[in-house]
Amino acid sequence: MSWTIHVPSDTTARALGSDRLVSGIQVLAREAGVELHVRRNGTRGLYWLEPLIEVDTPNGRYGFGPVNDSDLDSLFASEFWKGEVDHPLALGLVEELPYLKRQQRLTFARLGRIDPLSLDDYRAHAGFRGLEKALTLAPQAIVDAVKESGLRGRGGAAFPTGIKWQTVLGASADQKYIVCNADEGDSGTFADRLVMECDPYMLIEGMTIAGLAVGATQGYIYLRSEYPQAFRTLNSAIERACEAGLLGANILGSGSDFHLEVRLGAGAYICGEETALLESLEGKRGMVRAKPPLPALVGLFGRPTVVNNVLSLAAVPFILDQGAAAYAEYGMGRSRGTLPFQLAGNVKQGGLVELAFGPSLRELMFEFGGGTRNGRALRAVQVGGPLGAYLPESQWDTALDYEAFAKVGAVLGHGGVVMFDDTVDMGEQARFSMEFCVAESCGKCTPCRIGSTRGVEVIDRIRAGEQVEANLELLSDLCDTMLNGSLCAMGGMTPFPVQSAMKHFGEDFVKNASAAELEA
Ligand SMILES: Cc1cc2nc3c(=O)[nH]c(=O)nc-3n(C[C@H](O)[C@H](O)[C@H](O)COP(=O)(O)O)c2cc1C
Ligand code: SF4
Repeated sequence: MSWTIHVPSDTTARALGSDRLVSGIQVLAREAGVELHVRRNGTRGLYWLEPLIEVDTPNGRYGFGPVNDSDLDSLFASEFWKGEVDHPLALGLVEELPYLKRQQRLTFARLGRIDPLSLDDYRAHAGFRGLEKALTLAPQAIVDAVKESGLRGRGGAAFPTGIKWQTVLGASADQKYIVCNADEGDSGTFADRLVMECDPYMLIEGMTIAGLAVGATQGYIYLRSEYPQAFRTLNSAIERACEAGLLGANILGSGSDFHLEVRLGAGAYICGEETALLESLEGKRGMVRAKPPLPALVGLFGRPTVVNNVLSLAAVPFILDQGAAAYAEYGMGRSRGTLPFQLAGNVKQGGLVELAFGPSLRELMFEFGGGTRNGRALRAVQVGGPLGAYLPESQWDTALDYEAFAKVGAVLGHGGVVMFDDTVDMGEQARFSMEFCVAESCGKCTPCRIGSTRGVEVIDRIRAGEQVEANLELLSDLCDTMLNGSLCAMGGMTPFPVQSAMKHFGEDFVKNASAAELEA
């Protein structure tokens, strides 16, 4: 009899106990006289919602872990390891939990199941079928497919991807570009990283299709420098794809070219904003450009440029391969397809959950996330990154849908969900939002540059109990000015977390106000 263990080789997997699980199984296998093969599969990345390692046995495939140290200690101390149970794998088996089954993985279908750098694995799991299809189509037909799919930008603004591509296709220029925004700076988000580390060919394929669609022959991935593994993986994947004729000159003998390079950012949140990103790519300081002109018409080096988030581009191979209707079948209203939600903060089962738009935020946090890690009551949730609103319990039944979120003054953004228990001080969180804007503002416009600095001071005065009513009014006016007067969403959206904290958790701001003031 022989078993095969599939185990990721990255450091996160090791931190989660993969090596210890493997050695435990090796002991078992020796005792049972089983021949053991260990297959290391690169990065899996999705550990919290997936088994950490998998074991193929003649009785089927079993998943184990992840396990924290205390789980491991009890596991190793248990009868299981003494060979006193009937089925040696029974105790370690991670049941296929209902929330795992209910995911709708379109973009993340392959992640964790393939060796990220194996072209054979990628092809064996529907890889490059979208590209092959795109090579048979006219550019307008590719753009039409993306339009019909209903795909909207996953970087935050939810702008229809097909319409952006149409603008670039319609522009005439000696050179056009595809730029992938992989700056992923939102708090609690890691979906882009998982794509790049675990399924890099999907992004390469999506960008190549974008190039064919709009007539761009050069692409850049603007990657945050905090992702060194993604940098290595992407570069190796690009090299291998070029060697295999899937990228570079004369793709698959079609006569079409698409060249791709990775460029590293330098840790500025504002460089995720598309125009600041383009400045940075051009080698300049990351300052926001005024729009118009749109990057689609005057983008990188002044040429028409598609700027899309990793997830937007990663959704494209599925759309081309399975058809626009297959993608549009998922979702609700104008939010079509799926969004990989990322659960972070005080959550029991943090990780990535890919779901069609539509279920409620409550379902996501409790049915998939399992509530808080420490069992404390959940109090506030920030969705959509550091510029997203805080949602109180009264809003947790809101559907995960761009329009439903907009209706309650919130955003879905890049799908990051950060959960806070009842020990959170929302006055402190509001201060942090302003402080974040002070640190990350590009400084080009006054409402954001000066407004955020003054915002911190005003919140400090409120929290110190100084003229609380007057300062709350001042803070409200200041938010209004930032919201309406800022050049980009950095200053324009910082009021979202501040105002939502004031509106729904006002008690946290006035803790130090005098009784007389509160009565007044
Ligand atoms: C301050 C700020 C930071 C941003 N950071 C990111 C980011 O890290 N990644 C991203 O894809 N979009 C980010 N965006 C949105 C981009 O400006 C742009 O809308 C997006 O890259 C377009 O791609 P999409 O249509 O595929 O979403 C940011 C916007 C702002 C205002
Ligand atoms: S809002 Fe802030 S980040 Fe945006 S352009 Fe103005 S100063 Fe720069």
